[in-house]
Amino acid sequence: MACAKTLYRKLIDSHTVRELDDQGNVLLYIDRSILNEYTSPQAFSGLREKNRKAWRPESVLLNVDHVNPTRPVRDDKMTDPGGQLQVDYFRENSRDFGIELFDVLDTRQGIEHVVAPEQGFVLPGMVIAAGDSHTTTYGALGAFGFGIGTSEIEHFLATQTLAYKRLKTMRVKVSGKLDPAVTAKDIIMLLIQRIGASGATGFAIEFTGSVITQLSVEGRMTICNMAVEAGARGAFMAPDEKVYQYLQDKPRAPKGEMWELALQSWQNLYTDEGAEFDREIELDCDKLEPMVTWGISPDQADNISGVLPDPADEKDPQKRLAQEKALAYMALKPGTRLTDIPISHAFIGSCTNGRIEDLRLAAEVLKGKKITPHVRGMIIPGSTLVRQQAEQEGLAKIFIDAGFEWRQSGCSMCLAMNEDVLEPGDRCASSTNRNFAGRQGAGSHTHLMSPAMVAVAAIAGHLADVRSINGGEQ
Ligand SMILES: CC(C)[C@H](C(=O)O)[C@@H](O)C(=O)O
Ligand code: SF4
Repeated sequence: MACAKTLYRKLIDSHTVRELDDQGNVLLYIDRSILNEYTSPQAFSGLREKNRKAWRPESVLLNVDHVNPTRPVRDDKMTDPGGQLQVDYFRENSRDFGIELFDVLDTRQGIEHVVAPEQGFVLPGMVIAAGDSHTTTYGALGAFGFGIGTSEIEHFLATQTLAYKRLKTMRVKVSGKLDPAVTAKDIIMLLIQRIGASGATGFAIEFTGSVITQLSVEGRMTICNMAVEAGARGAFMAPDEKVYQYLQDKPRAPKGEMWELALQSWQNLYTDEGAEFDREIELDCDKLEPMVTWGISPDQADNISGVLPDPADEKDPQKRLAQEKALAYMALKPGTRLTDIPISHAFIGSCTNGRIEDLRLAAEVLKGKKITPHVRGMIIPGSTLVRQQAEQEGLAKIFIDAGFEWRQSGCSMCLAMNEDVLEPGDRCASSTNRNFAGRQGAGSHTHLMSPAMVAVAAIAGHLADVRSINGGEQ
């Protein structure tokens, strides 16, 4: 009898060209990739130097997202000369290697991890490797996505394969009854807080449980996307009816008979009964509140009703040091209530929370309200298509009326590689995924949270509980 397999092993084994040794190193076939202007240049230079072609150019998409401006009126010029060089070279690589490019003015452009699912470019059962750590997002569709470095991109482009070491497996079962104000972002923030920023290093996480089943596909993407902040090099969920429905009308999804065949082949994408995981975690969300980060690592997070920790109370010397460092950088005092932390900026966007459902949640909070005058609010849709849809649904008007800037798509202030940069001392409520020191600008302070929580902080002028808007108290 064949032995019970995890979904992870099914995905990896079905793409293993050859076992390289008995330590779990394999030559892995990669179905598809999406590359950005920032991490791909050296890979293409490497190919050029060796006079190599791309093996399957049609399996790759190029998409500009990291350095482009997000000014409300779009043009295709970068503000920074370095960024302009990267985009020019990207265009040249698209031409010379015959790879399709979603350039800045293309209506399909956006943040790669929003664009690829939206185009139906990622399908269940696929293995996707791309030059960005948040490639894990595609796990929400039952694909296995992981980030690779520049030399690996070159290897992939030339051969369609990668040398890969199989990961350990972790199953995270998410159960309980969610408070309506709690979102997918809060669930993944809870997991990261619980297991730590390197708690899943060396692991691929499979998320299961009733909460995951109930989440929308977009919510699942938020979870798989941010699992990388716990160190995971892969995060996924078994595909279900919701995934098939999500994909069915997407431009690049198979059609007609091919769709039927694809559906059949996806039926086997689940973990077999009795398959073993290296680690199992239960996450009960019954008492989960909206979460925010207070420090400079994504695991330095708490419920919004919490207070800042006092390092003096921390027994673990390493944690104590990390807390001291974080509080000093963040210019915060132990014991402060999280809701007493004032903000100067509010940012809604990124590949974690820049999809249409995220914007709808933010709009629900902002409808008929104004943000505090001293807060600069920016909304950066995850893709140009998301932007169009938000405009059609009337969300853009709600944002603009509330005092937010309604901008074009890109990574923007998630990592501040274009001109969307915070000044030293600025403090931002942000729907992004990384709060490292200086991430949004040297000397700036970032608090991660869900888009609805960013919206409510923008109205209040300080971190606030999204549940308080119904009760009136802020
Ligand atoms: C630029 C890129 C290498 C990086 C990543 O891989 O995640 C970026 O997208 C980020 O979010 O920090
Ligand atoms: S939006 Fe942020 S996290 Fe996502 S790819 Fe861009 S920089 Fe990285």
